Amino acid sequence: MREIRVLVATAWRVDRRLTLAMIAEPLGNTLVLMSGLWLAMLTNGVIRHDPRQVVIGIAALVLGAGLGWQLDLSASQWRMVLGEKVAHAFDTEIARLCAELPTLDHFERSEYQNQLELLRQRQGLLGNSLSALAVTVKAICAGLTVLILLVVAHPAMLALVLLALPALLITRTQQRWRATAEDASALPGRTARHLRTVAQDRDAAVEIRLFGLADYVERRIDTLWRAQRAPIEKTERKVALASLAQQLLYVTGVIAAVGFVLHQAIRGTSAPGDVVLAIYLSQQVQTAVIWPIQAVTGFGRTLHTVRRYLWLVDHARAAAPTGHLPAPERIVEGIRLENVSFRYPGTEKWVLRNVSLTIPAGGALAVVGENGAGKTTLVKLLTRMYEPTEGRITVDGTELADLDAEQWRERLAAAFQDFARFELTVQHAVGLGDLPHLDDTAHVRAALGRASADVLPQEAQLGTSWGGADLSTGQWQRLALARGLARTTPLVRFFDEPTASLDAFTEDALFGSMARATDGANGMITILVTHRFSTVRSADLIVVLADGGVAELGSHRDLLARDGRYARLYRSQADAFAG
Ligand SMILES: Nc1ncnc2c1ncn2[C@@H]1O[C@H](COP(=O)(O)OP(=O)(O)OP(=O)(O)O)[C@@H](O)[C@H]1O
Repeated sequence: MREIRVLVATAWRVDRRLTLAMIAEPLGNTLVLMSGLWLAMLTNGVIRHDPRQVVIGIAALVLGAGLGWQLDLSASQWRMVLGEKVAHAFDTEIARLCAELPTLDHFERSEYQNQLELLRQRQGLLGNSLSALAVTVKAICAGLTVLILLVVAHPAMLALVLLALPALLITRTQQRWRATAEDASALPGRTARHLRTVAQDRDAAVEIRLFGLADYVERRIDTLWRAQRAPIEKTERKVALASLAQQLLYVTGVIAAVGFVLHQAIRGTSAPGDVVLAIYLSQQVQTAVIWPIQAVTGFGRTLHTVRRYLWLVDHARAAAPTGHLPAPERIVEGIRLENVSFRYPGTEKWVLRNVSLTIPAGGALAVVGENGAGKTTLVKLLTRMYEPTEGRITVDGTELADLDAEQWRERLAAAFQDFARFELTVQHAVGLGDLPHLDDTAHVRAALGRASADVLPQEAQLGTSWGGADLSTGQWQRLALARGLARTTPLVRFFDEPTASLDAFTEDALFGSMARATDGANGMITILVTHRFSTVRSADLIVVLADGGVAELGSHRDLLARDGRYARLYRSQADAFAG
């Protein structure tokens, strides 16, 4: 079974000695359970005046129970230590898998988000799943030992095993109820979490106050929380009732079995020791018959979580880009989009439809269009956050999908409107854009200079929560831009409205120089997405996207001469500035 293999292999990888030591726990427990046998021997020895039986009984009782108890106790502590180590290993692996998923599909699709949410909620359980495996083995050994002892006490007592059948059915049903409730609570749970994050989010704080959303958000979270709890609570009530029925059944069975052996002893067909053993076992059968079933089903529940983890592993594997050709060191001809169409995963709407265009090596392309025209989507396709649904993108004739995605991204530089705020030192927040130069102060200084972002000393800590400086949105954005400019010789540089928080003149000054700053050595292409036509003007080629397609394509001069959509937009902005 793949789930068990993964658990044991992870434990083995994390700590071999502790993994081996897990055997001590069922062994110790079995020795403790055997006490009933020695108790029966001792009772028979006393009644029959047999000193040998008495001595063996006492010695076995003291040694077996003492040693077994100690083994059981120590091993259960080792198991917990191992469980923590395994939990840490799984948590690290989940974080790694999520961070390394090559595309962004999992952020878009509701079913993936629900799976990830359940996985996050159950991460602790994943860590305990090894413990659950050890407990299951221990419970099964205990069950077998008690079965053997039942036969020794009186074979008829084996009838108690029949109690396992309804218990099995009941626990299985309970497990199914719980899984259904869990699935039903995933979506409201995730939505509530999202709203909680938004409620505490610094960026949302102003709008929440301005629009008077605090009460609404609180009520909504409360409603969602109830919606998340409702199926769970309803299920837990059903589970409790079923457990009660199962207990009643069990107690009735035990009373009948012990009564039967007592009756046999009164009639003289059983030894007195057997009655002692039967009474001892009556306390153990509860555990020995029901415990393994509960342990197996409980373990089944943790396997459910392991299965979600394996889903993530498989998803990461399936999502792994297929291309393995080395990414080029330079672009000689250019990048071509041939009839590229794209729909976001799980949606029906075509965001891009039959887009064809060529971006020549060394050129600067400006992408313009109204909100939602597909400009950012185009950038996402070129950075391989998504693959085209139809059509293809080629770099010097080689299909982008055939290139090694990681290598391709290593040759890109990018700055986005939705930038990350890395609360590190300025040096590192910018150096992350060119990891090999993370600590290279001269390199980062140059990047800061290119983005006109030298607002703070490089060693300054960012973020007030770390006792560091607080920056304005525009200053954060300049740092993000500097990060985007940290790689000095990428093949493609993307600027997707990275200066939305800067004024038009600053943007113009920055990009006017940048778009022209291609030295041609590696055929570097610059792709600029912006709504500001004063900046667009400096690009070699301008593409106007509309309704998912290319509405116009050409240089600033060509497009003005054509007097179409671009010319209208350009003039309206120019008039606005002039006015
Ligand atoms: N993750 C997503 N899942 C589904 N649809 C999306 C997703 N991201 C964007 N879209 C849709 O794709 C279309 C194009 O979005 P895109 O962000 O590319 O537009 P844009 O031209 O960059 O817009 P803007 O100028 O507002 O930044 C929009 O209709 C948007 O709703």
